[in-house]
Amino acid sequence: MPPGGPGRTTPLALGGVLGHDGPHPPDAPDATQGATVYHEVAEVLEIENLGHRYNDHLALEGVNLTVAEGELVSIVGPSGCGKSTLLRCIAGLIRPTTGKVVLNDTAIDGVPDNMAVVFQDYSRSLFPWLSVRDNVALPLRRRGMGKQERRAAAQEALKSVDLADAGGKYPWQLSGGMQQRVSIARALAYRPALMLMDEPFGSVDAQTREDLEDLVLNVRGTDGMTILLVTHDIDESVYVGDRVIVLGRNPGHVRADIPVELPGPRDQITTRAEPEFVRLRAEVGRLVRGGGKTAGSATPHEPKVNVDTTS
Ligand SMILES: Nc1ncnc2c1ncn2[C@@H]1O[C@H](COP(=O)(O)OP(=O)(O)OP(=O)(O)O)[C@@H](O)[C@H]1O
Repeated sequence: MPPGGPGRTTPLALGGVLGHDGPHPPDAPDATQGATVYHEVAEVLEIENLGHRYNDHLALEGVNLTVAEGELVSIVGPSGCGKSTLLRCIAGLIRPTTGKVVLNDTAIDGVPDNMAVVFQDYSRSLFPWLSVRDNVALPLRRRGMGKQERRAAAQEALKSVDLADAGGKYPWQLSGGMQQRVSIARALAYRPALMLMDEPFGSVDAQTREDLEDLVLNVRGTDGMTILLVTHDIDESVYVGDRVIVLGRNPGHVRADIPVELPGPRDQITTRAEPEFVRLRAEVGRLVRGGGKTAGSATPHEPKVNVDTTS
């Protein structure tokens, strides 16, 4: 069954799906034994036949997508293909015109309680009049946690993003990259079923961007977080993703669902130099620019790429 298909089973050969960077299923057989072994995984997010129309403009049509527990799925696509619209539908900020979004077996209707969103614009998502610790702790009120418990959870999350000493500061006293780490800590502390990240590293410099990519990979590895990350950056989509979803446009739809098999732990220098990374980056780049898949590139040793050739 193809990755991304409804009710799918996931080939353990996908490594990264529940593999080196994320939690591993306890009964995972040895993938080196030869045959691909299929394993049932829990779907956290199921998007079924989703479409969205803005007045006379059809922005999305027939989007089907699933995200399994512990997966980090990247979404890329050309400008205007509907990435933000899809994210807003998943976050419950807009109601899709057709289809539905199911989170942990419940169709969402409005902003779900068990989801956290990290936006690109950290300066607008943090409250300047609250300390860093209080920013992180604030959403935990919705969890019904007491003050001490909220404070402890916030401190723990700040520690995991390497900001253990910054709790008493205010957001405006921190660099942009640090502020975005506070936003990530806030999402981590909340322990959502799904973390949505909308161009989370789009407003920081290149070095900080790489640091934040590694931070997300690390916290995902330790916390087993399920993450859906929208990015414009093709390299980034491959570097952080267990799968890359490429959207096509007019109207927005899923063009390809590409498993990423890279040896771990991932590293900015060695991973990006891997032949497989270079191949995947080229593949995703071609698809984003509207080209098809290179004939014959899916050998038995390469991950299967599910491409909608009609787009
Ligand atoms: N509120 C709106 N009203 C009407 N049309 C809209 C609205 N929001 C988005 N659109 C249109 O829907 C399509 C998808 O927009 P969307 O912002 O989701 O794409 P995107 O992939 O996130 O784009 P970008 O990468 O440039 O941010 C575009 O053609 C856009 O012009």
